[in-house]
Amino acid sequence: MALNGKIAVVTGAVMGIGKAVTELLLQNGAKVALLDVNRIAGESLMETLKKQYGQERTLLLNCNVESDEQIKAALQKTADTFGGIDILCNNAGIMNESTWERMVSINLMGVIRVTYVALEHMSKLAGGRGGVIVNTASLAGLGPLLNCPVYTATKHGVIGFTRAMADASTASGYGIRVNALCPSFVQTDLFTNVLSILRQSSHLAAATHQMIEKFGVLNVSEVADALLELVTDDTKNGEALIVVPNERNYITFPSILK
Ligand SMILES: NC(=O)c1ccc[n+]([C@@H]2O[C@H](COP(=O)([O-])OP(=O)(O)OC[C@H]3O[C@@H](n4cnc5c(N)ncnc54)[C@H](O)[C@@H]3O)[C@@H](O)[C@H]2O)c1
Ligand SMILES: CCCCC/C=C\C=C\[C@H](O)C/C=C\C/C=C\CCCC(=O)O
Repeated sequence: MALNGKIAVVTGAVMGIGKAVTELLLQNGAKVALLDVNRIAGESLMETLKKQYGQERTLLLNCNVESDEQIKAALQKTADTFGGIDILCNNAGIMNESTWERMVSINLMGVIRVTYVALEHMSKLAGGRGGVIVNTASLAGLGPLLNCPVYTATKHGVIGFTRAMADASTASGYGIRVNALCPSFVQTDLFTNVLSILRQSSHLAAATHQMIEKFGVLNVSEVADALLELVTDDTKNGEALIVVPNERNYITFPSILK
């Protein structure tokens, strides 16, 4: 898919990975609706983006992915302003095991909520043009992050949802590819905040630090580049792309029904 003139929605767009993805989509000619709950960081980012990419290519929408009402309003506003939706990046996520129900609601249910509303705009069965959805999962969607069991569960859930939606899209003719991105640790506020808590407490901290040493820490632009591959490569559907420093690999899942 060539990005020039395409219309993208990014959730959790104003910080970290979402911000890098937004900037890369804009650099490649797309228009972007930025959905986020952080109004202050959002407004400050918009000032910069409008100066750099013009007044008409970005839209900041206050949208909590826990609210169906806000999601519906945000996607309708995007479609009315730009003329449809071609790309959805489900990226909003948190890591906080002590408020784990909220984490499930944002990390997993948020992806499901936004996807179902987006289908009404994107699916060829609903009058849309088709397109592509990329869900930011994690390496913790493919293996255990030992002191974050609920975070691990949400990310495994995102990968399962991605694969089932990809197959459903092919079987039903939505015209939408659905893929998951699985980065290892990434240098963002989420990572720094969790690390500072970890340093003070958990007896599992040493094991986690070993994991961080083993995988290394990515910068956000490496992650955004990998996400762009999943958006632009029309052959990718139902894939989980692992991203670690200097390396990307598509997962081969076991096939049970053979
Ligand atoms: N940082 C990492 O090491 C890492 C690694 C793998 C995957 N991820 C995943 O990448 C995604 C982005 O993480 P990040 O590291 O950039 O985090 P971040 O905290 O830097 O940015 C997250 C953004 O999401 C927004 N957000 C949070 N809750 C929201 C909600 N309910 N509705 C809408 N927006 C909301 C925040 O305001 C923020 O702008 C998450 O899904 C995370 O799980 C992160
Ligand atoms: C307690 C967490 C430490 C700080 C991590 C902060 C954020 C990281 C978020 C990522 O989504 C998690 C990234 C990678 C998970 C790493 C390994 C899981 C798989 C291990 C395995 O298969 O052996």
